Amino acid sequence: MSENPIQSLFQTAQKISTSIETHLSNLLSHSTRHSRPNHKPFSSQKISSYATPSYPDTTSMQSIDITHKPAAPVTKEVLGRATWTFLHILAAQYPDHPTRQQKKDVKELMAILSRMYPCGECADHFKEVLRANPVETGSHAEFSRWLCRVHNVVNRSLGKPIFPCERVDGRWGKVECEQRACDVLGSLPNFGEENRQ
Ligand SMILES: Cc1cc2nc3c(=O)[nH]c(=O)nc-3n(C[C@H](O)[C@H](O)[C@H](O)COP(=O)(O)OP(=O)(O)OC[C@H]3O[C@@H](n4cnc5c(N)ncnc54)[C@H](O)[C@@H]3O)c2cc1C
Repeated sequence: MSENPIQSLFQTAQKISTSIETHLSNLLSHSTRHSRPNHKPFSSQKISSYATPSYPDTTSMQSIDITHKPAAPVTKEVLGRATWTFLHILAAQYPDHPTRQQKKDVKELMAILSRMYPCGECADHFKEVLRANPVETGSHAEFSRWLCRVHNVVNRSLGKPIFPCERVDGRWGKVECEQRACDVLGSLPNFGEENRQ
């Protein structure tokens, strides 16, 4: 299986977004029936946006019109924090004994990031960082330490503090999920044995 990891990510995000939209739509039509007779359909409602850098509280839930105006631009900082969060959590869940496919996926993901990261100067810088620090995918410990080191390379170039990489497992945990539903595919016992190096 050599599915593009970014493509899978987008597909998952799309499913989640559709599901949220359905739930919100149900919720809104429910509240229309019970409390707000003049309530407009979901498509013309104002709802809060996760893309807003200041993360408005729930009291401003009705303040942003998503139907008529483009969303506010996202800053490099917000994008960077979100991306590092995604990458460090991915590393936290990266298996101790990854399959060949998982190693390949992680390398491809980093290469794709260095080409498609939606901040041109950051992507160019990250290409150089990757050239000087080839991705280390041998195990959870190897990959999470590597990621910490390259994050520190970016930190250094921006004049930010250096993070102590021996504490990376304490800073970034796995996603909280019941019944191992968030395990990285292939990390379950006996799954992907044939791919193992
Ligand atoms: C691939 C990539 C390249 C980037 N390149 C640029 C660039 O060229 N120019 C630019 O202006 N911005 C760039 N950014 C954004 C930049 O790195 C920061 O994300 C942004 O400036 C916000 O910084 P921050 O201080 O909130 O913390 P971030 O650097 O976003 O870190 C988020 C959190 O991660 C933790 N952390 C910090 N360092 C480490 C580490 N080494 N290991 C583990 N955890 C750590 C800290 O708790 C921190 O609060 C890039 C981001 C990414 C993902």
